Amino acid sequence: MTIEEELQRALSINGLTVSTNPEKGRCLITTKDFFPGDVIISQEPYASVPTHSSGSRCDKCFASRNLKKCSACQISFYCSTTCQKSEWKLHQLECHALKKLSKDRRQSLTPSIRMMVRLYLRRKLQTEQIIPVTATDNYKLVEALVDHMSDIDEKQLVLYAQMANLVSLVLQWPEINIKEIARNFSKLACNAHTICDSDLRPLGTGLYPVVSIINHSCLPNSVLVFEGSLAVVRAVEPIPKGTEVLISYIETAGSTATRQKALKEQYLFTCTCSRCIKVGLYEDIQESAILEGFRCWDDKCSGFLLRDPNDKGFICQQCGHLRNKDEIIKVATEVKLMEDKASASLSCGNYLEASAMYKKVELLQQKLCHSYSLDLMRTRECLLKILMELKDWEGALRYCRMTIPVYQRVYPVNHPMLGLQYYTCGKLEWLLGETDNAIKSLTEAVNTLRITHGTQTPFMKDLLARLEEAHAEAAYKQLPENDYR
Ligand SMILES: C[S@@+](CC[C@H](N)C(=O)[O-])C[C@H]1O[C@@H](n2cnc3c(N)ncnc32)[C@H](O)[C@@H]1O
Repeated sequence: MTIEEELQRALSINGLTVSTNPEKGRCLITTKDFFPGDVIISQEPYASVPTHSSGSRCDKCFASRNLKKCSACQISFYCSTTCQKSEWKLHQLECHALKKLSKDRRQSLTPSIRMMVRLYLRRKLQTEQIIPVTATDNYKLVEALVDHMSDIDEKQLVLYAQMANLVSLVLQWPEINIKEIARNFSKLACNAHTICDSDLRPLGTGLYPVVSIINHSCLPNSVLVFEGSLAVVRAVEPIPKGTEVLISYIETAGSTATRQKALKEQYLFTCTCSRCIKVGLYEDIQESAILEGFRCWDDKCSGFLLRDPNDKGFICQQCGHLRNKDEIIKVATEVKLMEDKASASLSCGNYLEASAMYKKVELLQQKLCHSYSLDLMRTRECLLKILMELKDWEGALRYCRMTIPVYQRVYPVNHPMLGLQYYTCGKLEWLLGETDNAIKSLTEAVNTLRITHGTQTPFMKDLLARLEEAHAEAAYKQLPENDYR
């Protein structure tokens, strides 16, 4: 049996098959019905690496606590002997190569370089039969990934060639093919996934060659989440037999133009999903103007604005008022200046100063943007995080609540972002003693997150326990002897 036939056999057990489509290439298709919350497929990475940005993490599970540095290479970290042992066969080879590097070379070991080194070491271990090869875990699946080499520009090709040389210097294998490494970098760019924790904070990058068969939609029927380094794809809506499994590769809160730009830049295709085909239709123009455009000059009007054909400014499509171009530019410039200062304070860890500045940004944006604006929503998300750091629970809750109507508008039902925002809201309400509101928010969070995250992870068990606790407290408060009024 060929490796492709073996893959089809393994997938058929899960009710899946691979087919090809002239526009998209390979597609993952269901051969049975799936229901919201069902796991469609799960896979451990062929190669993975923690991010640099959020401090040191375990090379295996990405945990950031109880870390011990490998005493030989001084580069890898592990959180437990279990993680260290499970990575040992790979790390033994990696460690041998890393130890020999000069201090300068070590500085250039970005996560992408480490990831590629690990990919080649894993291939070596499988070729030499030191670790097993299975139908869903083999280098042939990496070879089958799209690389878009003919679509990328010269500058990018040069960068990949330089990175490939660095990988070769680390591995020191005389027979290594530099062109193949460069092609593999191109594969990583459009096939690797960012590994996130349950709160969707990035932890690392992983290459999951079977999950990578799944194509993109801006209105997907499935979601990709991670349990440690395990990638889990769950259905978020009923998926009948014979349907293509689709996930989103990008942040889907954005106008069609913004989403298409992101997809073209990183994944080199033009999306024609059910949201994107509406491009140019009035409905899509209106939604884009609401999410990324300006508000009406009249405070009481909730209309959206479109560019005036005479280029004097923007005209409200509800009341007909013209908002002057120069006035818009003036407020937008003030927003930008204040935002730059706020972000500088935040990166220095000066939360008090940052919160004062972002509050000014928020007020200015209210004058400039539509109430469903994504820029305004992002400022409020930022304020929410800053105020949580400052333990200003009331302020944090106020901004959290303001984001929910925008989340409801921009994310489809069963989107993890909406569930997580309800969870944050519920936790803050619980802290502030607003038990009934906490029950409502935590229930909303459970309804969404049980579908996207399953029910068995520690994260979900914690959420379910909090909801139970909130119910118990509400019942306790209702007892006559506990009536403090
Ligand atoms: C992770 S791969 C998905 C599997 C890919 N179709 C294959 O043949 O291996 C990502 C690439 O698939 C293609 N792709 C994914 N979603 C698409 C879509 N909605 N429309 C067109 N092409 C798509 C693009 O070429 C993109 O760079």
